[in-house]
Amino acid sequence: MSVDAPAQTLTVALVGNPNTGKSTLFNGLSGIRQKTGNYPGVTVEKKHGTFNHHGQKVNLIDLPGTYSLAPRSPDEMVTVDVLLGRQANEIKPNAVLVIVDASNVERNLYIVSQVKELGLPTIVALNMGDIAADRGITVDAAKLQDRLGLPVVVTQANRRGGLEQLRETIISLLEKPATAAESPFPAEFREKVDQLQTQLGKVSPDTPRYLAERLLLDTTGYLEKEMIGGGQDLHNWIVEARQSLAQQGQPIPAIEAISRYKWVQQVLEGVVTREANRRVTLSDRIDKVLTNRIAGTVFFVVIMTLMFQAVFSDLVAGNLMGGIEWIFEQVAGVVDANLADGALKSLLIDGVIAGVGGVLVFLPQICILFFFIAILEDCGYLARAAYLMDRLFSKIGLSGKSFIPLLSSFACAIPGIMAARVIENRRDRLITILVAPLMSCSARMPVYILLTAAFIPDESYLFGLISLQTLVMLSMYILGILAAVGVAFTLRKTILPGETPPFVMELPSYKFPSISGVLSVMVEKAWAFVRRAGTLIFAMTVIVWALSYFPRDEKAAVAPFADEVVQLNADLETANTAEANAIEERLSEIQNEVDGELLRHSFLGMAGHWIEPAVRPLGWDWRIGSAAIASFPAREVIISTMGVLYNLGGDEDEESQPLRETIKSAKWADTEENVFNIPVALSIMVFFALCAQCAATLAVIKRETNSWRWPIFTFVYMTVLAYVGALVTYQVSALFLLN
Ligand SMILES: Nc1nc2c(ncn2[C@@H]2O[C@H](COP(=O)(O)OP(=O)(O)OP(=O)(O)O)[C@@H](O)[C@H]2O)c(=O)[nH]1
Ligand SMILES: [Mg+2]
Repeated sequence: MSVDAPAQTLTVALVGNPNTGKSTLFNGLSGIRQKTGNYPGVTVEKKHGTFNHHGQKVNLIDLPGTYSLAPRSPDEMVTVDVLLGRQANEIKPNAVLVIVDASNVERNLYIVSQVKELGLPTIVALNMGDIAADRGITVDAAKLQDRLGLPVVVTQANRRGGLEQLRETIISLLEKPATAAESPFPAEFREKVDQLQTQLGKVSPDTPRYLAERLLLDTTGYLEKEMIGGGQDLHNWIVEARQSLAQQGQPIPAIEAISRYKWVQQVLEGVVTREANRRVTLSDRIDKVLTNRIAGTVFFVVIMTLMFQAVFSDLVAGNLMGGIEWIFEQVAGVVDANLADGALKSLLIDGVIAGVGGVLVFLPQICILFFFIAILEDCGYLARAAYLMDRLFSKIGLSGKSFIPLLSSFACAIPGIMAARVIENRRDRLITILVAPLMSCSARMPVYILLTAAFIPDESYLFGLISLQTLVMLSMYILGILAAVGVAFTLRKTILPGETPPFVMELPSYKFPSISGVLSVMVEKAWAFVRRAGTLIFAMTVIVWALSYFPRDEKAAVAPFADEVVQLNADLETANTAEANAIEERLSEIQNEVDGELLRHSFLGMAGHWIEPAVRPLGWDWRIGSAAIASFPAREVIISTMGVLYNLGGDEDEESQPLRETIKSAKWADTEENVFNIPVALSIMVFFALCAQCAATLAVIKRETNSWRWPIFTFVYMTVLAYVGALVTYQVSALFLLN
């Protein structure tokens, strides 16, 4: 009896130009939620998925978009490496799905011609036919299939159209062997490629023809260095071959473009029809306004203001936040009533609830922020904003290409820094990475909101349209942007000089954001926030609590009051109501003194007093200073730490109130004055707007730049900037607002 051979597995790579719907299609096929967005450069890392069809398992790899398989930037390199099976721990795909944007077939077929030469079974998904139709463009899919000699499936990824047929076609690849591709190159070039492949065979036997071509075409020597390592003989051979080709006519780099576009023209002959008069679409009309220098800028500012107003609104965010606070108060009440005084109770109430709870109350704001960001990403507006910003950016030595990475950094610097992979120029990319953490990320928002809500008066102007609190928040975001501009400019003029390349970015068509897409982005981000609060912030909170609870010498702390307490308790026996109240009050005062004393003698308290001179000029007491240091792993930790510290040393009866109330009443130990006022609040906000308190960001900078030098540089420059910024803010605002 024979044993069935294991079913052959298909591994299909999704390739194509940026923003053609690859990830949307990947999600539709695999049921995964890979990030999509209506602008080029959303996917910067490969992602795996699978689907099952009639019992056949198919692996999918979603790849970053690329215009060509001639790699120039790290994200394009990923695609080429995966296709050639050169990635460590990565299965070499045995089929390719090329996604083609029907509204721009000419340009999209360029990469199809390159993919064909890889010699892998290939399918073309003709996507975005709806957008093509809007523009009066029709593509004859059947004819295209004939001409290409590849299966062409019509899809509309965002509506899940054509997925079933696509699955069928993918499965059918199992039976069909790949057809050898006819080369678009002229005969003399093909001859050289053949010869080179023979030469290469000695170095690496399974070198695809494609790689031989690339080696001849790549005059920068990038591939030769990175991929082959064939020694001096091979190098000499390549140089000679190039020279002999160049003598026959075209300069080497042009050979490819000319040959491929000739091929594309032939393929498309009679396949694409256009309406005689190019239709002015709604997108075009909207763009007239939104990319206008003045109207567009006004619109941008209005959108941003609206977004922050919404984040800050009492109606939605405020009420939801109140609800969450109420829940934590109830939980604290239950714990308080049911546990005996001691370390465990303190850990739960002063540590976990005050700390983690203090961070979690910002969940509604996080949801609203990401709701807006998801809409902006999906409708296509971001690409317009990048276009607008290009003019501004070119003045400081960055191109519009830096805009999307920087904009993503408003949500979180980590994906922002990764998005910088789409920038080809090494120095541009580095500058973008170094200033990305200055964009106010969502981890700063809780800090801003807490301090704004507690200390900035709730006033509004322009008939209630703009509130002072929103303005203060907005100015923190603007501060980050201005700092980034200054730093980028300085880096350009000093350690990273260079020319800014001109910026070319396609403007995607506007589309109505998909509700389910927007909601799922929101849920995903909300969940990430909750998870972070439950893990990293929780762990930091427990550590901070332990450091500020131990060592605990209650006897020593109580000693100065011991006699008085005995006396007061004795008096209480015989006191009338009024006297009893006074005694109770005095007892609770003593309790606060003792708590304060215990905190001051805790590990953190002792360390805090040691650093107090350094933070005093910023208007901070040692508790704020300790909280700022403890928040090195993540900015939100300042909130949980302040929650712990001000709760541990705070008034007993105020324990279950929201943090913003607790800090309002916090007092300096020596003068009994309030610790917090507007200048202190502003100086903390400015510090957190500019500081590098995020270990994960620094780790990503290390990974992306492959060196410790840049994360260290980032940390140092941002910390200096933050300190100086906070110092100036406090001193100047104290001059105007205090006394
Ligand atoms: N109108 C229309 N929109 C589509 C279609 N397919 C995808 N989209 C939208 O096009 C945008 C881009 O989709 P993505 O899947 O992120 O594109 P991508 O090719 O992965 O882009 P990169 O990762 O940047 O290369 C998203 O807003 C999708 O919702 C389609 O057939 N018609
Ligand atoms: Mg993608």
